[in-house]
Amino acid sequence: MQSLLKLNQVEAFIQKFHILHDISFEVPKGEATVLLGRNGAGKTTTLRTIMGLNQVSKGSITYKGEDIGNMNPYQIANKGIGFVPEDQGIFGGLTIEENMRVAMKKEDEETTKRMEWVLELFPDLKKFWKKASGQLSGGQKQMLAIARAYVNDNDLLLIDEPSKGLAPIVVEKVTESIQQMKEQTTILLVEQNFMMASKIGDQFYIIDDGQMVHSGQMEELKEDKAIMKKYLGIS
Ligand SMILES: Nc1ncnc2c1ncn2[C@@H]1O[C@H](COP(=O)(O)OP(=O)(O)OP(=O)(O)O)[C@@H](O)[C@H]1O
Repeated sequence: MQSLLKLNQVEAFIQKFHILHDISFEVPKGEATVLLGRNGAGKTTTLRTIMGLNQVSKGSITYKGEDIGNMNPYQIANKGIGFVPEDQGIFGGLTIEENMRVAMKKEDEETTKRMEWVLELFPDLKKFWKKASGQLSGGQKQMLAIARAYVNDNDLLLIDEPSKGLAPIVVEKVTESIQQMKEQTTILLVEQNFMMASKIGDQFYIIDDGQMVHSGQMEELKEDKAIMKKYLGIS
């Protein structure tokens, strides 16, 4: 399987703190890859480093064979990588419609089709189209954040902990939607909710204390109780 994104021995600092140590992994095209690990392991930092929000101090990040390490975030976004940050990053004072229009890089036929598809996937967004986004439920905000990243012609979506703060029933709904989205695009998901991670992921990588400690096919991880307990605290 062809890799869309490849990290090779990436090191990154936040201020003087050395956060990522020798991180290497690949995201195959057309699949969903999940980054797992405890709180503070370095998952968000990995996504932010891919997006150019943290500097790569050593190693390389290649997207479609091109070195994107240390490009500016807007250049990386323009290469076709969409980012759904942990705090969603939507504009609470704008309506759903306005949030979507602000995010759109084009208003061509293809973008319109993608918009129609994503509104079918998240009917609540259509229903509350003119509502201020700050008044939406947590689940609806998350749906808006994902829809915004999807509406552009991105080949890769980085999604940071979409289950965070959501009720279990809403997590199930968002999981089903991301499963459908997976048919259309490649996904790199950071997720601590194992139900969501295991339903969406084809392969996984576990980060612990800024280092890659384990990887494999998601189907294998479900059977590996020792690894789940050691790195994810799941017994
Ligand atoms: N701005 C910052 N200044 C200093 N240290 C930071 C900063 N942001 C993150 N860190 C540290 O970097 C490490 C990795 O954090 P990161 O947010 O990447 O972890 P994570 O795996 O995404 O955790 P979580 O699941 O809790 O979001 C942590 O030890 C964290 O305290």
